[in-house]
Amino acid sequence: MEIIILPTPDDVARTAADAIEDQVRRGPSVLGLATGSTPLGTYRELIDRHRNGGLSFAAAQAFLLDEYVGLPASHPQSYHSVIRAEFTASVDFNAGAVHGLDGMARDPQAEAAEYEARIAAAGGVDVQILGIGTDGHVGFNEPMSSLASRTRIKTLTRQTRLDNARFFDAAEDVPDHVLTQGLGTIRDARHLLLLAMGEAKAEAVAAAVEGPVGAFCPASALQLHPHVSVLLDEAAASRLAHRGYYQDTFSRKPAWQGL
Ligand SMILES: N[C@@H]1[C@@H](O)[C@H](O)[C@@H](COP(=O)(O)O)O[C@@H]1O
Repeated sequence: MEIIILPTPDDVARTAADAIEDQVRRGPSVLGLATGSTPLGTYRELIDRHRNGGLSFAAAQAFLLDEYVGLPASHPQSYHSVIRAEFTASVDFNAGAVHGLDGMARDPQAEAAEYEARIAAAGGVDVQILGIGTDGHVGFNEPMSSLASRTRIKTLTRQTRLDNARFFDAAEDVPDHVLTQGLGTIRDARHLLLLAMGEAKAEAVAAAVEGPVGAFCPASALQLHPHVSVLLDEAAASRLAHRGYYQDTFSRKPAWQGL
């Protein structure tokens, strides 16, 4: 894991955008996109580079991490709609190049299996953007998710439903169930970018990065991956015990930019 501590959330967004741009400019790429507030700055930065810097997504495909069960793709809070509104409609992905799980699928397990097959047929994910929940979830893999899990239906915890209530009219409107890529699925991506900003994420970040690997902190499963970049602002890094070590070791130049 490379732990990169940056002064501000904008620096996190720009550094994540650098990693995505680097990948996309190399040729046809498969991106893993997350929803939630955390990657919004990165998406804004990529939109800006598309409009003003010639960055094109025409040869790229994208796969979303997760989706609420029971929300049609047209619902404004479905992750299909959110990613379209926040990112993909503002750049030049080809029609059909952005894939998401169908929250209305009559057979969610079949939908999950088909999604895994679609990711595999695309050649796997090159760079996966991830946020982290306050309880250490990634995607919607809540505490005690199997570290080997594949895409499947999950029940949200009360804490996650409360955390996400801000996007809905009322807390009761947050769906109970979701479809999510599993921790095993996420770990198949070739480069993981875990982003966290703000004090509210500091405890989860410390558990994920410095705690033991265990199902109670799903993000700790990322320690088993060969190429993870953890991009943090100062506040999200504030509970790390070994900040000096990370700052000496990883400086301000991420390894993907070469030595
Ligand atoms: N399913 C999403 C995750 O993909 C996201 O990373 C996390 C953090 O959300 P936020 O970035 O809004 O803090 O929770 C949500 O529930």
